[in-house]
Amino acid sequence: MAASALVCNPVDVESFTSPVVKGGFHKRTCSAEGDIQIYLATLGSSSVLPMRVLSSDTIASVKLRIHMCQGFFTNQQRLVYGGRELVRDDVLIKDYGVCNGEMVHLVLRLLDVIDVNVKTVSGKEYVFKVRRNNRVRDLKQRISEREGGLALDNQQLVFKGKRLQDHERIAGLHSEEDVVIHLVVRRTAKVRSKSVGSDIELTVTSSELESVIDRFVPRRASEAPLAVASSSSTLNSVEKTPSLPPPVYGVEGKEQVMSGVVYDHFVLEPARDFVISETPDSLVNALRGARAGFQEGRVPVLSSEGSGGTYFLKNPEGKNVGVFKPVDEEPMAVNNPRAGSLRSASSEGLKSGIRVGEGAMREAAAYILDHPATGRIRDSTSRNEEGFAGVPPTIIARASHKAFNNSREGGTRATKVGSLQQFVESFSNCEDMGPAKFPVNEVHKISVLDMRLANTDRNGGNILVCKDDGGSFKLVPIDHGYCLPDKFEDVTFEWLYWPQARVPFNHATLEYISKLEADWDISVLAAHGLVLRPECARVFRVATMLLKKGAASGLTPFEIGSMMSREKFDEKSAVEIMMEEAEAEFASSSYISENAFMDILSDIMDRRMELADAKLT
Ligand SMILES: Nc1ncnc2c1ncn2[C@@H]1O[C@H](COP(=O)(O)OP(=O)(O)OP(=O)(O)O)[C@@H](O)[C@H]1O
Repeated sequence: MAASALVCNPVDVESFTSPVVKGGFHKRTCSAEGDIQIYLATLGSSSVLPMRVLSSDTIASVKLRIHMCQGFFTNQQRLVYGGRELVRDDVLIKDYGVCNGEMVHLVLRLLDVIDVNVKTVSGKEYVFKVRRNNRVRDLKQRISEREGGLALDNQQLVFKGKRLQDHERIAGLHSEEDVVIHLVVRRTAKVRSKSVGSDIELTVTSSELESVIDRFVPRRASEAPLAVASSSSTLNSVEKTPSLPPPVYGVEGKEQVMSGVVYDHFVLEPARDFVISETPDSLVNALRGARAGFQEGRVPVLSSEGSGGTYFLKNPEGKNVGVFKPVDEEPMAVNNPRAGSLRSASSEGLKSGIRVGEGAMREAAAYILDHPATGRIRDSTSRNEEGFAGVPPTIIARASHKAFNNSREGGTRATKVGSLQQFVESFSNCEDMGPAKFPVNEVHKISVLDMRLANTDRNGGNILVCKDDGGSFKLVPIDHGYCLPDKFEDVTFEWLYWPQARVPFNHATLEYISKLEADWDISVLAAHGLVLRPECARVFRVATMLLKKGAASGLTPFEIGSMMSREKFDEKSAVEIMMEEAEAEFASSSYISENAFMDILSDIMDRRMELADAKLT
């Protein structure tokens, strides 16, 4: 496409009379051929950009144009029209009903990248773009590339007078201002030992060790005994060594006077319906840590990524332990903290089939439904067992803190309800890595979860990448606020086109799938106070049925997932067609129960599976 087709002149929002955006874009058709003039409103900015696109442009090519014009990478962009996200990149913008003169909102998923300035003693300065969850060692690697292969062990990085350890995360530097790190190059040090009486004295000879850390290290540290030359002990002694207050759990925090400091009022506790005896110890400890962090004045930090209010809760040492997502700060909800955020014209949120404010309960539901590999429901004795897909432990919690967004209440601090999830240390996510190295089972476990829950938001950014004890990649699924929808329309799976999805399930996975029972799961959710709307319960039953029948027929995750997800925006998926058929048959029958509907659908699905089988053989 020609870049010249693009016009990007910011115009003042006041002088621009925007046509009213009407909902229900999928019902509208646009006959426009050739150019379409749209207006792009970026959340968080007061300007509106007129932009000319072609009727033959797909959502992907529109995003590319925005990238060329605005510099935002395509995977950072979410386009919203008529209150709904334009989820399918391969669909033409005109097929979404976007016509001349319409307003399209651009929601940016800000990548978690910050600028880090590195200054060397000799006066050189570098600026590196670094992801917040990168470690100091990663930064050293980047420096090494710029500094002609300078060995990592010869680099000493110092921030605000403190030596940084290799395992520390860049995110931990928490600087309001620019992050400026000083690089000290340590030439190869020689270690010599000498017998002194019955002891051995070690000495380190370093030709150069000069820098801002001199105040912790004797100037010209050469020939200094190791106990002195190793400045880390000195540094530790000036660092804050907080002691954990005795655990307070499930009790409302009052104004506290600790060490003479008055701390603000806060609340952090599990919501009433949650059974603490069934909550894994790791999450109970995270909750305790976060409470202690609140007491020590650690402020929840709003994630720089994502479109909703996602807060990282910290323990007294400043380490992330929990992730809190308040219901009233979800995308399109009243207190969404992202500047200029959208409001929903209907009750629906960014994805079809999910209402605004339903995200938190879905986050908790995904954890509850992620039964351990045994297939058993977690109880007080098995509460510490990890789920088959490894959804991080999640509960519904109540919390109040001045750091949360209460602008709708004029700043009055409200006690919010939201999901509280255990924070997971990771080194990347699937958006930043190709899938080639992911073990098949890791991909399959996520495919099983997504298909059961008819997930409408499985993009690569919502799968964290960690390493297990043996060093293999481990995938951790997060962000389940858009699962369990009331229709299949927006179901999409990032993993569908990964090679692992075309490998048949192994025996253990087949056994796990065979034990799944949607009705039982629905009652387990209800026992936790999470009651699905009847339409959502139906979609969940249908999704579980399709997964079970597909797996039993030997279909791969790709084959089953393809039946659940639309290939083209305006063409219904196989499961939607089967549901329509069943609904028609049900309506003309004398049956009234949901079970009867499911029986009708089961027969239709069996016929479909037989057809698929016949095609395969
Ligand atoms: N349990 C967790 N452990 C570690 N990091 C997490 C966890 N949950 C969320 N995050 C981080 O917080 C960021 C924002 O979270 P999340 O994607 O769930 O928010 P969101 O507003 O729902 O996002 P989106 O706009 O993608 O739907 C994620 O990109 C991830 O880096």
